[in-house]
Amino acid sequence: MTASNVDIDILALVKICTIVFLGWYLAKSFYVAFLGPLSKIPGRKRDAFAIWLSLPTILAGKDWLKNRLIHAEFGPIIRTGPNFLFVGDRDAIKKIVITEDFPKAQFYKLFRRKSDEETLFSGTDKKFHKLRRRMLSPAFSIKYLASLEPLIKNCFRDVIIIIDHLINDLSMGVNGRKQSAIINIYQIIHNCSLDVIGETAFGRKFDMVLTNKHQIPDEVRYSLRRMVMVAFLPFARLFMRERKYLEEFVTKLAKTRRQQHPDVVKKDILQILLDSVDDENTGLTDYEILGQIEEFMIAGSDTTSFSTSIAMILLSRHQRVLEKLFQEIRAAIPEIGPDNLPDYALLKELPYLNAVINETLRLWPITLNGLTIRELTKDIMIGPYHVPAGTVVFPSTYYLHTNKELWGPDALEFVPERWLVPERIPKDAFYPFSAGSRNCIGQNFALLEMRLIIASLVRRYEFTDIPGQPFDIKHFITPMLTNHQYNILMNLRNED
Ligand code: HEM
Repeated sequence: MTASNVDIDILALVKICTIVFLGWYLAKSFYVAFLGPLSKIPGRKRDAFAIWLSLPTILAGKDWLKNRLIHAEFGPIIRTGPNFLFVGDRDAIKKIVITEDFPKAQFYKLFRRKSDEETLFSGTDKKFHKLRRRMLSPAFSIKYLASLEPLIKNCFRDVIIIIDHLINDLSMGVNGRKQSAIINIYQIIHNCSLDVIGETAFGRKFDMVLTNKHQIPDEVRYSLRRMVMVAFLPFARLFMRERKYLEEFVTKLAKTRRQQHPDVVKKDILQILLDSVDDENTGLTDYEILGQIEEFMIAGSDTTSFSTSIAMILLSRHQRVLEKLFQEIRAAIPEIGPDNLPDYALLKELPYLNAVINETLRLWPITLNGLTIRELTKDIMIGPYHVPAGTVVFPSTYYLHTNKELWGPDALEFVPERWLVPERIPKDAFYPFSAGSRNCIGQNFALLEMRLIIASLVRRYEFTDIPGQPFDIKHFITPMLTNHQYNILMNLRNED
């Protein structure tokens, strides 16, 4: 046999293998989409055929909008991939998330520094999760939050200082009043949330509000991008090298803290992590602490800042609600200033403030594209459909939160008043912080921060919306405004 004959045979073999593989792949995809156990569930057939056909919308951060349209066309239970369902049915969500409490999907492994290094958020093993949750819960207890309050206020003080400065910098307007300043409310609140996590979990404020730059948030963002890239494309580790900055930073920080006298240590989340031990009296390693605080920064900053800035945007667009909220806050807080910020104990009792926050979280939950993605470990019925074990289910918060049959004809409108009438709130239809064993551990922390920021801003400033600017949302892990910007006209309130 000559060399060229061998070449031709290898080429022919490659061609045959490719055709066989493609044939097998197409036949399998066809079977899964049109004949498999999920084939009766409505949705777009192309999504059921192959998930990669949705990649352009996923990579553009617009999958949430696509799923919203599919829900509108096909109802509460839809198929969004060969093995994926979005479920907006109230009873089904309760069953999946609370009653059966199915484990998180393997997809969460993407959020680990090392694929076998589970963390609270990314843990898929129930036993591990229970243990880690028990270890970390004290850091988020209501009692401990009281010691975090001054740290959070310390960060928010910078927001007031900088907004006052921007307003005061403007020349005096007519009637001796300052002119309104144009404030990018989205960015300033986002930076404040990063400072809060810096102050409470990394042991120091990042000064993002004042300087708009710090290496730690940049490094955490890089680390998250790297985790996701390497999980999808293992060869990405060749060009996205693991950086040592965060690891060295946390090791040094932990060492310093461990050497400090107990009387002088700061009472923050980092300290609870350093002190926490499991049932066998074993503490977390420095690397585990790094994984956890990095996770708190990812889970705790974009979420809180998105929710808070959306609340401020909605208020600026609904002046009637803003005025009503102002009246409630003014009655409770006679004065406010950078060194005179309201206390959490007082804010949590303000019904209209809480109604505004709930209404924001109802209309714009951070889980616009599903919450706590679960993997079924046994066959169950979802609505009228039999769904086999192994199916990945996205509970569809947005659908549930805006279902007119549950919330009434104004379900899509911003009406905080509904929260003042308990009978208007449907049961088991509001999960902004998820539910069951995997609910948000930082819920009270987030509410503390949201109440403080919203109440203080509303008490001190007037807000006016600037119509016509983009309000475009992208959703990857959490939602965000596409250009990281939303401007509001702000002025100091005239106390006359
Ligand atoms: C308004 C602000 C917030 C909202 C709406 C929110 C919402 C949520 C939701 C829906 C989940 C479940 C997500 C999933 O499993 O896929 C979650 C989990 C989690 N959140 Fe939050 N969150 C907020 C703020 C925070 C803050 C401030 C922190 C920490 C400082 C935090 C830490 C966590 C952690 C660690 C988990 C995983 C808990 C577990 O699996 O046991 N969150 N959050």
